[in-house]
Amino acid sequence: MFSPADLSNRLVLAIPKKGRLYEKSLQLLAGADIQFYRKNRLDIALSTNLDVALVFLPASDIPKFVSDGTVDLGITGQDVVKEARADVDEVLALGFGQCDLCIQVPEASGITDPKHLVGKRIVTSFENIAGEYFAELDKQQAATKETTVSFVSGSVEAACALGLADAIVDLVESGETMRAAGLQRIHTLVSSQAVLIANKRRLHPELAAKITSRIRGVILAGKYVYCNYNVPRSKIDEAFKVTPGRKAPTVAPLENGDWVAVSVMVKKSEVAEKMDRLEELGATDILVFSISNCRE
Ligand SMILES: Nc1ncnc2c1ncn2[C@@H]1O[C@H](COP(=O)(O)OP(=O)(O)OP(=O)(O)O)[C@@H](O)[C@H]1O
Ligand SMILES: O=P(O)(O)OC[C@H]1O[C@H](OP(=O)(O)OP(=O)(O)O)[C@H](O)[C@@H]1O
Ligand SMILES: [Mg+2]
Repeated sequence: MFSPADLSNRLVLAIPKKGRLYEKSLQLLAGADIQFYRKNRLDIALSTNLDVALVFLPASDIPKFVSDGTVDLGITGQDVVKEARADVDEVLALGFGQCDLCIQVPEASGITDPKHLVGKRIVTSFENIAGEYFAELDKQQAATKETTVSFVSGSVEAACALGLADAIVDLVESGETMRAAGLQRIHTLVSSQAVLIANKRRLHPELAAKITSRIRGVILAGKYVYCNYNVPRSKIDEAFKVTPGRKAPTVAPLENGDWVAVSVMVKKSEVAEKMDRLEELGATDILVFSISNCRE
């Protein structure tokens, strides 16, 4: 059991307790060396190496707790930050949990434009975002009958089949859930990814900055690999065009005169193509290493 006194001098960091963001959030904590011991069934854990308390919460509750200061920092989705209308700082986009909040209709409905939904029934977990959008559409279309937006907390895709809705507003990533339910998207309301959010009146500014910087390093490291190769000195300019690096490549002379060794960061997504081009140029001993952490 913890009491507020146990947390009073610690920065409180909220992590999604389950769902799509959970595993990646734990990986970020590990990469940032925020160590903790979490007792079975407990949603609060104290870090064993930093003055941080971790609190495991539903992703959709995190924006509210960060905005009211119960929690100092949190990892959650931009979609739920917007839905909660939370007044928080979005400190860092985290590059996972990408999904779109979309209006979806039954494939057989023939509906292709949100305007066709004016006066009809919408079901969603995102009442505020959907409500605002359809209220505006009703106004634009001078609707005689208001579009209704009703809340369900999950399994939103079942609402049309159950006869509860003419359309839904829900998240789409691969589209598998949508297609399985015989739905198609006709409009995207929000594009989202996971973000690190912070309370605006930060109580632990230095520690918050340190954690942010560590997490930024982990994310950056995940996007890049470290590449080493040998190339004839005469080909350096061409090689630099292929691998310009984040600032500039590091070059060291080889003992045998006309060759140099180049070390450089390369985007993971581009590395195979860059290796092909370096090989064509006459580079040899092209080695690629993963980066476990880095700072800009
Ligand atoms: N299919 C998805 N792909 C990527 N990110 C997603 C997906 N679904 C949801 N998210 C992101 O994860 C956040 C949390 O949603 P998620 O559904 O994982 O939580 P939950 O509903 O609390 O958990 P569960 O669905 O296990 O009950 C969403 O606000 C969104 O930002
Ligand atoms: O486009 P896809 O890759 O199929 O992903 C989209 C689905 O993922 C989320 O559901 P989740 O699995 O979290 O279940 P839930 O509906 O119970 O929240 C979201 O609510 C969609 O239903
Ligand atoms: Mg879910």
